[in-house]
Amino acid sequence: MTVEHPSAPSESPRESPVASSADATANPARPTRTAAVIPAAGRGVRLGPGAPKALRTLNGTPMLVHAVRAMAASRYVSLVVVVAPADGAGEVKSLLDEYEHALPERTEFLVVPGGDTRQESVRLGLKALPDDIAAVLVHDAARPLVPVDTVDAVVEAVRDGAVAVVPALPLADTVKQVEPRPHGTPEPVVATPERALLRAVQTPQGFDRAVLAHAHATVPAAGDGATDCAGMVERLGRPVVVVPGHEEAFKVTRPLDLVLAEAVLARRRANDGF
Ligand SMILES: Nc1ccn([C@@H]2O[C@H](COP(=O)(O)OP(=O)(O)OP(=O)(O)O)[C@@H](O)[C@H]2O)c(=O)n1
Ligand SMILES: C[C@](O)(CO)[C@H](O)COP(=O)(O)O
Repeated sequence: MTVEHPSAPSESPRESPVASSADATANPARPTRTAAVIPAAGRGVRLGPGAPKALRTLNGTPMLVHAVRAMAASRYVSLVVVVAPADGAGEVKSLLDEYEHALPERTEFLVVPGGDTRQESVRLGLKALPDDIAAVLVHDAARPLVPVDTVDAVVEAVRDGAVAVVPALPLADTVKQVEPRPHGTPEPVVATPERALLRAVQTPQGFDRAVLAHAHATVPAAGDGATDCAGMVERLGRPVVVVPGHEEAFKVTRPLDLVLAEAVLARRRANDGF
């Protein structure tokens, strides 16, 4: 069952993400739970005309439902906050109620309206978190197929003391830094960064809640804009670590990605009846 606004935290059967039972005994007021914030308020311009991207279907199920299920599948996650298009929170809430049967029973869900940018949407999602949340995952609705092992690996790195964790993969392509020119005009190459030192970053990104909240309170929403939450934490001078990502955690951005996502689901169905 979803609610549109934060409620008093319910007792969670999920595993405590940060504090040990000894800590909890010493200080029962200490936050312990892990929440996932899913920014899902984007339009999906690069995907082309149609419904907002998070509501487009993969194998008949909205991408957002796949993403929510991926977060709720983690034994560490006891609350999922979905950040819906500003004018679509009611529709998203109804959608999650409709797919309740497909989501783990014991996960709590909230739906809040989003903003004009991903950064603003994440900030609004963070604002909705109850006090007992110690660790936060931020996960793109546009990465609906991330495997649960990747989600768990991110949470575990946060449990082990990292304040910011990103899943990432080495690059297959060589990358060039260019001097940008209008589309269609050849762009001069400025440098070729050493590929072995580069990683392509995915989500969910995991954070100590206080550190992420500080980043969102400090880094300006406009201007040179961070393209991910970890980049905002880096700007605070706090360390960010990388854990292995997964090729199925790719972002659905352009039409070809929909084809790939459907193919991944077909392979999962063939392999294990997912
Ligand atoms: N104002 C926004 C913009 C983006 N997002 C979310 O941030 C994630 C990553 O963004 P992206 O893939 O760029 O999605 P869109 O902004 O929808 O894509 P596009 O840039 O093609 O319009 C997506 O889950 C998207 O819904 C959001 O919550 N609020
Ligand atoms: C957060 C992210 O998915 C990490 O790769 C990415 O930066 C989002 O970028 P977008 O342009 O908002 O899709």
